[in-house]
Amino acid sequence: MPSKNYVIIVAGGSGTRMQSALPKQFLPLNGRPLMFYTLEAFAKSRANPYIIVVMHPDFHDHWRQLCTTYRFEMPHELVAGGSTRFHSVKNGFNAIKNNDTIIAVHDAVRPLTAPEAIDKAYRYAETHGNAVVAVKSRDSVRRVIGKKSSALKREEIYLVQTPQTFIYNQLKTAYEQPYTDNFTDDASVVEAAGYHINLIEGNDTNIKITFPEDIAIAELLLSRKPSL
Ligand SMILES: Nc1ccn([C@@H]2O[C@H](COP(=O)(O)OP(=O)(O)OP(=O)(O)O)[C@@H](O)[C@H]2O)c(=O)n1
Ligand SMILES: C[C@](O)(CO)[C@H](O)COP(=O)(O)O
Repeated sequence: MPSKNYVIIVAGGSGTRMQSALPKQFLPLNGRPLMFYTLEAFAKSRANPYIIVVMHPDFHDHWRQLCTTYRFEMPHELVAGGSTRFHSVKNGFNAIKNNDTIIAVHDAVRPLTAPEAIDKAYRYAETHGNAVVAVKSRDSVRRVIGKKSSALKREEIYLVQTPQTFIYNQLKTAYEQPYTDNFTDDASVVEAAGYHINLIEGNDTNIKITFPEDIAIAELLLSRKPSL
């Protein structure tokens, strides 16, 4: 695949819900820092993108030290994180100087993404402008407004993951918009800029490490690889 593929791996969060002293992206999974698995998934993909890692400057030295200690030599560019995920993605995007590119945005804390899913996202975005990985809800879904809850049609509900992959111009236009609290992911930013969002089927095992119990779940899933 062409070297016009990029990935912005956002690792600028503080992990408040994890309640650990060290932000969750640096915590070990089966003895190795969680983020190593995330970068490796992209390096193993046929898309083989140029990797940009976005991280708060206070942690750059810590990250470099981890790479040295574990002899982690995967090439990547380190960029300063921002105050929200939106601002971190924007900083990562501003590091890209080539506009003939396809750019995946991915949470550093999704270490279990299958390389095949990554390739599918780049391929689909190249022909359709964007591709956002999502999974069907496995449970019945209800909407709660005030004290009233009502059933939603489950087949209309998708849970959105990353990677979220876009051609350069879509991300550029989208991230020129002023920030609002409604921007929870890249799809919401790109949609607000007027683009149609394409969902592609993902995998339930592509979990985001958010709460303490997610570490044990991810370790179990990792031990079952490559059957993910
Ligand atoms: N200012 C920020 C905030 C979040 N992120 C990244 O965006 C992803 C979103 O996952 P999330 O679970 O929301 O991460 P945190 O913001 O760290 O977690 P929390 O909301 O619990 O504080 C993570 O990889 C996180 O590092 C980022 O790059 N810059
Ligand atoms: C981008 C994301 O991972 C898609 O599921 C998610 O929106 C991040 O949300 P969070 O509230 O920052 O965990």
